[in-house]
Amino acid sequence: MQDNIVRIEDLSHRYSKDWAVKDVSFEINKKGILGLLGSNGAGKSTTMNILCGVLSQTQGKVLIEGIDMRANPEEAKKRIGFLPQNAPLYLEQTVDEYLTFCAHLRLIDKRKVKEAVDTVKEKCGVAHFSNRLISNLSGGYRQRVGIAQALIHKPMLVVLDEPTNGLDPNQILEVRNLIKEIAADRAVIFSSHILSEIQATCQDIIMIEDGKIVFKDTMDAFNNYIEPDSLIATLGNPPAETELRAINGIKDVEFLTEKTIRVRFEPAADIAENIVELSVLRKWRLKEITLEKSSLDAIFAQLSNKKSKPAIQ
Ligand SMILES: Nc1ncnc2c1ncn2[C@@H]1O[C@H](COP(=O)(O)OP(=O)(O)OP(=O)(O)O)[C@@H](O)[C@H]1O
Repeated sequence: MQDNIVRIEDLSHRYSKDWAVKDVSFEINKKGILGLLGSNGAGKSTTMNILCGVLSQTQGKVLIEGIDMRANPEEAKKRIGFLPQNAPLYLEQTVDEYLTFCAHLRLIDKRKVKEAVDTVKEKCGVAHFSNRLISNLSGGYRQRVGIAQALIHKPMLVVLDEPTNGLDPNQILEVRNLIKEIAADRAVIFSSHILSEIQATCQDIIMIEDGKIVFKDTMDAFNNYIEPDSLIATLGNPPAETELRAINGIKDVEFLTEKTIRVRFEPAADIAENIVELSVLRKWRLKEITLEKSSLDAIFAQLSNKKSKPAIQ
């Protein structure tokens, strides 16, 4: 039995003359959450739009349960629920009217429409807003309605393009939990340009930059792969900047306050250990030291200097 629901093979897409996506291949497992991480313009939306059959690729193949999206889009699309980057909501409709409309679009049997609408409202926590106009919902609840429309026909795969974008921290947590719940019995792929979003939610990660995959593996492998390249230390009796800069492997020193410094270093260097030892020897009175995870830019730089990792198996 196949354990993946999607196979994307050598996908490339060109808008006029520039390639937005180039030779992208990956699989999506039948269960769990796959995160698609990339900075703005990396090619996330293009990949998702092609995956969902709303954009036709220049080259390559998308197979949903073995069904070719280009050759048989109706069958392939039945298996997918999609929340595009801008949720396709009709603000002048109530939640009930909108979801009922979506259920009809998905050709759900007329006798089962109410049940389908009630189920997704319950699942997405919007049942108490059934008769409210979508225009009167907060951003977080609008996003929940957007996710509800993606679930209405019980798809095996749900594709969410930047679902937490523009939400406040509480709403982000709520939407994250909802995504985890809906992934309990189906596959979910969601995109974000925020690393912590993907780290908090996904088991697997694909990182895309300039239309190319620069990393794909499990989230654990990613976290192990990314080496910290800076630390913050608080010292009761900090040395002069020149003394710190003289330590082998340190690239840069920045005083954040009188007693707190950020030290940037070469990825392989054992700087934290050195600072702890030197602090004892030279009486710097180290109070706290924390390694910082690399920024997305630093990670892209690290990854582009290393070879692309093997595919998720
Ligand atoms: N309709 C279009 N016509 C021309 N170029 C486009 C079009 N849509 C996207 N692009 C370009 O293709 C590249 C990839 O864009 P895409 O929207 O897929 O990236 P993204 O990772 O989703 O970024 P964002 O998070 O900013 O939406 C970008 O350089 C973008 O400017």
